[in-house]
Amino acid sequence: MGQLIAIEGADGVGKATTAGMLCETLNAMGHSAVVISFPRYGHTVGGVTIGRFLAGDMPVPVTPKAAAVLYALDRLESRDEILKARATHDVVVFDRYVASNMAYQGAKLDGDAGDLLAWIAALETGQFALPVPDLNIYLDTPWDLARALILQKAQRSYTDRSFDEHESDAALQLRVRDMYARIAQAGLLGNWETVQASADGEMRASATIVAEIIGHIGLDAR
Ligand SMILES: Nc1ncnc2c1ncn2[C@@H]1O[C@H](COP(=O)(O)OP(=O)(O)O)[C@@H](O)[C@H]1O
Ligand SMILES: Cc1cn([C@H]2C[C@H](O)[C@@H](COP(=O)(O)OP(=O)(O)O)O2)c(=O)[nH]c1=O
Repeated sequence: MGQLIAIEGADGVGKATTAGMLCETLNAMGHSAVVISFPRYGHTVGGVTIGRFLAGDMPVPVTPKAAAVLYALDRLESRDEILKARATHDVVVFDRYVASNMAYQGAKLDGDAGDLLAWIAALETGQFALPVPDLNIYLDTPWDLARALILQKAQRSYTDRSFDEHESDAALQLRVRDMYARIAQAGLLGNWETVQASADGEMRASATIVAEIIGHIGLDAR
């Protein structure tokens, strides 16, 4: 059974780029690896609905719990694919997973989010029986740098906008960072390692970031 590695972090910190290069590097080292990205915009009822509200094409869910259910639905619909990928690969790399739901919905709540974090974990890993990652990687970088990187992003499948509903909310982006730090510190949803995606106001090379992550996974070339 393969290892499950979740790449986590706020918007625009380089998760998709890092997840892709991590997968390529592991393959080159002789370990079969595959990336699964959440939300699965074009693939699931949850994913399509999420894309529409992030694009501003439909009302946003009225409460953080309601939003959490849609993201959890997307993963429930993807559960067989996750389990199959784990059975047929050495490593499954998630570009966002359950901790994204905890960090973003927790960041939308006024006051202490502890109960909501536990509720999301119980829904997804309990009721929906989604597997807990072997390792969560928190990719950290300041909001001003991430904001500039979001503007460089290629055209997205679900919106023509430069900033979606979450990305246009700078206060949310700052709270998301606090929430991730808290989740990682408490070790919610399994083991965590924090990796700095930038240094001295500039992004580190993707290859350097990936090498650090592979060190945390603990795999050598075959
Ligand atoms: N280490 C890096 N150095 C320079 N640019 C990067 C790096 N990682 C990602 N980028 C660029 O930043 C933008 C956002 O990256 P992306 O991987 O889509 O972030 P996320 O998935 O976290 O939203 C893209 O244009 C990407 O090419
Ligand atoms: C996977 C997931 C994402 N999100 C949020 C984080 C992002 O702001 C938003 C979209 O995800 P993201 O992968 O960042 O989309 P893209 O990089 O293509 O713009 O959804 C949750 O709130 N819960 C989740 O479970």
